[in-house]
Amino acid sequence: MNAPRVVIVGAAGRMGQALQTAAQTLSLPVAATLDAGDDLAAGIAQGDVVVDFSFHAATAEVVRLAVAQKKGLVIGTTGHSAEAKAELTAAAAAVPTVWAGNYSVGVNLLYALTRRAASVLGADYDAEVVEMHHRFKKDAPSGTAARLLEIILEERKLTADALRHGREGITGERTDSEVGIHSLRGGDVVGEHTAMFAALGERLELTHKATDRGIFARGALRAAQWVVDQQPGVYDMQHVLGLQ
Ligand SMILES: NC(=O)C1=CN([C@@H]2O[C@H](COP(=O)(O)OP(=O)(O)OC[C@H]3O[C@@H](n4cnc5c(N)ncnc54)[C@H](OP(=O)(O)O)[C@@H]3O)[C@@H](O)[C@H]2O)C=CC1
Ligand SMILES: O=C(O)C1=N[C@H](C(=O)O)C[C@H](O)C1
Repeated sequence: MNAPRVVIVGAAGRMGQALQTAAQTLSLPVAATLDAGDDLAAGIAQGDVVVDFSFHAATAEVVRLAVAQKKGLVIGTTGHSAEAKAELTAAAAAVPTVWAGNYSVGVNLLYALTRRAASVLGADYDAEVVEMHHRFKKDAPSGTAARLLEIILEERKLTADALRHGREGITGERTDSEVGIHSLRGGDVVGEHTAMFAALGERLELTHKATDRGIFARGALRAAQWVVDQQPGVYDMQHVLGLQ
């Protein structure tokens, strides 16, 4: 296929702007730029693949329209509940879809390193995740942190009941069947994530720092170019990068 025509939803936002710049750099045609109040159906009809970086509450309608019009989908929004994410994933599977909480190559390697660390280090090493983002971010914990936590829980054979979202008051001593998550917000931080494994005598920290949203935008557009050649189903960035 020639370069796919991209429809950007959330185009006026921070990521929407970064996507438009990246599309220009990559010579990818942008067929429509859409925001709240625009005619999404008409805009989506103009393109081959829809790239959604709008707002978690908007994604259901974007998925509905992409499926109705048989368009490829790249979903970047975060902040969905587990139930909403399951419903959206089932619906999006009708068309070729990539859905990732983070489109940077570095974070996708961080996922693999975190899985390995959680597996090798075992329950003697207390696992905590710390993330920091700009003051404008609307959801917490970040989608990236949520994925890091899923990986640690999977490797430790724990359920979501093990998660401790911050700590306050007389919490008692830490047990080895809990995993902490701490969300910092401030200034213009693009996105920072640390998976920490602390034992008696040593601590391993795996940290990723994004300094430019272009890294997410270029990854999402790479996913857009990849997804238009795939069978219907929901993929993640590991598939796009050939890591799975
Ligand atoms: N997966 C990844 O790699 C990354 C994911 N993200 C995620 O992307 C999303 C956007 O982030 P960011 O760009 O910083 O946010 P912004 O708030 O800067 O941008 C969101 C844009 O979406 C628009 N919007 C809101 N509701 C709708 C709607 N119903 N239909 C169409 N457009 C709508 C907003 O318009 P208005 O302002 O008028 O409401 C705004 O222009 C977040 O969920 C964020 O977590 C961010 C970075 C990387
Ligand atoms: O909202 C953001 O800015 C970001 N959101 C994503 C997330 O929630 O993980 C990815 C990145 O860290 C920036």
